[in-house]
Amino acid sequence: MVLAQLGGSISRALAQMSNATVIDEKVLGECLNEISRALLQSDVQFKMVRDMQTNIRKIVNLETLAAGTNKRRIIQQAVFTELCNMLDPGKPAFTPKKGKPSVVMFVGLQGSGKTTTCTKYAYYHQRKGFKPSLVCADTFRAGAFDQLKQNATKAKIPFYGSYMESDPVKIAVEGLERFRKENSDLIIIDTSGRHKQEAALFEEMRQVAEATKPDLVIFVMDGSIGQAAFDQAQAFKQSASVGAVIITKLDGHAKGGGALSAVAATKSPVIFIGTGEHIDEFEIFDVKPFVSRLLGMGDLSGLMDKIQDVMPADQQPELLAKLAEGTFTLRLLYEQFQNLLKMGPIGQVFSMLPGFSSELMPKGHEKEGQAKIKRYMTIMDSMTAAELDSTNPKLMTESRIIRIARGSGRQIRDVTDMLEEYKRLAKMWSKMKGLKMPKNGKMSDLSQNLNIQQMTKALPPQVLKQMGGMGGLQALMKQMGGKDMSKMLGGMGLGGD
Ligand SMILES: Nc1nc2c(ncn2[C@@H]2O[C@H](COP(=O)(O)OP(=O)(O)OP(=O)(O)O)[C@@H](O)[C@H]2O)c(=O)[nH]1
Repeated sequence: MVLAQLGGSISRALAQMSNATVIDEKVLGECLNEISRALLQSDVQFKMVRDMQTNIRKIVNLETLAAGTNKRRIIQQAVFTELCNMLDPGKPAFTPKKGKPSVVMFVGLQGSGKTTTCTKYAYYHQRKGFKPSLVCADTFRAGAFDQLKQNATKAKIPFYGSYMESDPVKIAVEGLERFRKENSDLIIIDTSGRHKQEAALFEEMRQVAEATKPDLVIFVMDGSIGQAAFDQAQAFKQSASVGAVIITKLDGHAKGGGALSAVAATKSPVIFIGTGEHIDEFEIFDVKPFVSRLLGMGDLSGLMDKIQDVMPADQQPELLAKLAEGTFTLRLLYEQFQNLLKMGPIGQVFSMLPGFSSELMPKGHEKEGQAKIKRYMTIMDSMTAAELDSTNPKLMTESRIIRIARGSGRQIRDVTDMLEEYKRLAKMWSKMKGLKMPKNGKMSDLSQNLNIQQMTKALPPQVLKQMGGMGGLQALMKQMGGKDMSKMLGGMGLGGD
């Protein structure tokens, strides 16, 4: 996604500034101009970019900063804060609660990805334990009901619609009644789109909203529409009480700056982004982790969410117990690899690791990384249980290595490469020995028990350096909230490529 380029440009501008021996007005000015250029090229509205420049100038007053203060850090922090402010309208969106009936209505132009996004949203909540349902009140586009029906059937989500009825309000009301009776706690209404903003669309939207009284209206916007984003979002906001935004197609050539503009125009937060056509190519959108990721600082909370998603809760205490003992076996590595492959595209996972931006893991390399993991797993498939569970490095004799290579149809070098990689990770994990277990054994609660020294020791040196050393790590943790220390833990084991 082109957003990675924006992040890359901003990070480069900050890095260039850091290289300067003295940070004076000229250096700061050049850095801010570079950042502004990158934002404008990413379709962020001109006024927003100008405001951001002004705000940073207000925060970073070089003359009044005492000698010895870390100007670079202050500027970096100001850029981070300003980018967050641009994306944060200051009030959270309505969030549905399990077991409490909510109605969510989707609006957007035709082709924005509205119908697809309705199903993604339903599916996301279904996996969190909700009982969602879908109502197709899009009577304008022939085929819309079929599309929703197909998607909903695949995801096993109840749906309602009609081939005959042409009144969207009637369908919406009937759907609502049906699913209320069926105790659905999240009724999602898909409304019609039009090719462009026009009065008929807005009137229809208003009528459906009046009849269904949604708790939340979500505006779906195609992330690739560029500078038009602000006006489009504003037009929708004026006609419906938009409470949240979802930006789609951020996997393609979208520059993504439209997301920033949509927030400004609707004064509503972006809650999810669509990153592909598939039902699970849908990510929760949190401002701070997103900006961190944009700037190559990692998104540890997203990573942990993914780990939590793929790792069964009952396996977490077991993994932690083994780590606390300092035993990182090949079997444990195998299980980690399995989880990693379940997490989806490797590039996405990498961009969540501190020090890695998705730019550092270009598309071509994703395949390589994934293939390497699969290769390692094939090799491990040819190992005996004793080999997988051993912590004795001497066990892997030459004859065993030759046998494993033959059994897996790989070269001896491949096997030794894999063992080297394992040793590197085992060494890293061994530094976590003595970790105090959270009482409930859950990874997400491990955080309180980790200390910064343990973390610094365990992080690969180059990653720590990119994060700005111990100070950077501390700042990052503070920013992300203490609870995210555990996410770092998950990330480290997976970052070993
Ligand atoms: N690459 C990519 N494609 C997407 C994404 N979201 C939706 N699409 C695709 O965009 C196209 C339009 O999506 P729809 O869901 O049919 O659009 P819509 O806004 O509901 O259109 P109407 O029902 O006509 O208003 C489809 O081909 C989707 O597969 C996304 O996040 N990434």
